[in-house]
Amino acid sequence: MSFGSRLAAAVAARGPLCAGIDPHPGLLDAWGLPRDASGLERFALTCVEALAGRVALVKPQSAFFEAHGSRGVAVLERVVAESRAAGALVLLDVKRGDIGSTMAAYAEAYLADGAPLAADAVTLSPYLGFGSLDPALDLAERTGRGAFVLALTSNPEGASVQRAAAGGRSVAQAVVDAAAARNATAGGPGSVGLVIGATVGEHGLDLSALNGPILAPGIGAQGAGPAQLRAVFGANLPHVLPASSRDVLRHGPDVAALAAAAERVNAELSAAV
Ligand SMILES: O=c1ccn([C@@H]2O[C@H](COP(=O)(O)O)[C@@H](O)[C@H]2O)c(=O)[nH]1
Repeated sequence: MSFGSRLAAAVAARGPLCAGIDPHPGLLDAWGLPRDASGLERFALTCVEALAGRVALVKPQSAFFEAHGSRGVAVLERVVAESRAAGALVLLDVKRGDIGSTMAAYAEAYLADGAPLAADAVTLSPYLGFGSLDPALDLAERTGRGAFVLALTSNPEGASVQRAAAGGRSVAQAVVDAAAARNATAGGPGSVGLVIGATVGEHGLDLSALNGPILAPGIGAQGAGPAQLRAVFGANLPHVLPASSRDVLRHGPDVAALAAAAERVNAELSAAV
């Protein structure tokens, strides 16, 4: 079954929230955990226990694991495996993008059957050219996995590149169009998604041909909520996966409180999309 179809079924069953697992040093402090690999492990596995049996999609942020070296990456491997075992799809937020031959190695790392860090989907950066992502998009298609490609990111700095004009359309629209072309032959929900921040305001993007999911980070800590989702995505709301990390995670370390926060946010966002 394709990632697009698996994702649609998961969202129908569990709601649209994509719960971020971002072990920020400040959150480790707030949870009373040491800023080391043992604190990271306690934090991340608590998140898995509270979230992975409840939400459709969890999104571990690789940077916070990599910061702890090989022990952090080992924790990330457990987070991926245990989240999947608990029924969540895993979107590994690695934002990879490189020349095609190196991209093939990244694809093997995250999208090949049996790879230690194989997730259901990854985030990719198209700023070496959308075509440079082909090795990852091809392997994802062959293995029933997916990708979310950065189009219009939630940070204010992204606009200077992503809203720039590129041959009669914006750079972001060119990314949208390339993703739509990839999904055109999917025969169901496409597996090539986009990242468009819930914070971006007026964007002018034509998303009508996308036939794929849209990850919308920026909920909570970056200031966006249901009103911004409605304003930014309009008719495309049914395809939107609002993503929130810190705003949910601040309710830990109590598993029940963390789970309740995720359920509350998920219910609010379900009503919005
Ligand atoms: O445009 C983007 C793409 C990715 N992110 C990532 O999402 C989370 C956001 O965390 P919050 O605590 O909910 O702000 C984080 O991992 C980012 O790297 C994004 O924010 N914007």
